[in-house]
Amino acid sequence: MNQMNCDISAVLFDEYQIQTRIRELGLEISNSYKNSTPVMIGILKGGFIFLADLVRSITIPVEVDFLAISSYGTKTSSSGVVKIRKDIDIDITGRDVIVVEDIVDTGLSLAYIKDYIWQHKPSSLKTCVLLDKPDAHKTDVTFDYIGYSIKNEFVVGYGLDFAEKYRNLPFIGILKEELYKC
Ligand SMILES: O=P(O)(O)OC[C@H]1O[C@H](OP(=O)(O)OP(=O)(O)O)[C@H](O)[C@@H]1O
Ligand code: HPA
Ligand SMILES: [Mg+2]
Repeated sequence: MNQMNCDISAVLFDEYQIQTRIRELGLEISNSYKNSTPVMIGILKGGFIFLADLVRSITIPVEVDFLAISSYGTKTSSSGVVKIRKDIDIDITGRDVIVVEDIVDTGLSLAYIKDYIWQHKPSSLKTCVLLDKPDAHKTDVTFDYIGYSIKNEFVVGYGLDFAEKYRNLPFIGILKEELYKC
């Protein structure tokens, strides 16, 4: 047991489960964009590992870009104020765009991102999220491809952090409550 593993109360999805689901999503996306080269926009920081694995499971040509936003800071609840920390570089006007996010919790981040991307006038916009917490939504945001629906628990690993830590865990686990509740 390493130090980070001791902070996890349960493993939700192990490496094998994550990769299996990503292969299915990759196949679905490859079949849906046969005559297009979509721009896949990973949302930093949390989406960096998911995007890296997802693009390697896609068999059509894609372009990759990143948008960095932040709303959680060092807390386990959204501040509700989304800030753009790094903009996209590719001109996405008239392009098919797929936004790739690690998690939809309140939905406030993804709602903001979708609005922001539409302002750049892409010809289409779809969203692919690895995890969704339907019971935590505070807005009726919709998305197109989803890895797993989960309960309203704070999860870490596979890109997801608490106060910037645990992103490098290869699995997705529930963080022990005593580590962030007082
Ligand atoms: O649905 P929401 O309640 O808005 O939460 C989801 C967002 O929060 C996290 O990002 P965060 O702001 O923590 O930045 P990070 O990706 O750099 O960790 C996560 O990566 C999503 O982008
Ligand atoms: O459950 C979560 N874990 C890590 N980051 C998050 N950002 C929103 N929800 C979460
Ligand atoms: Mg975070």
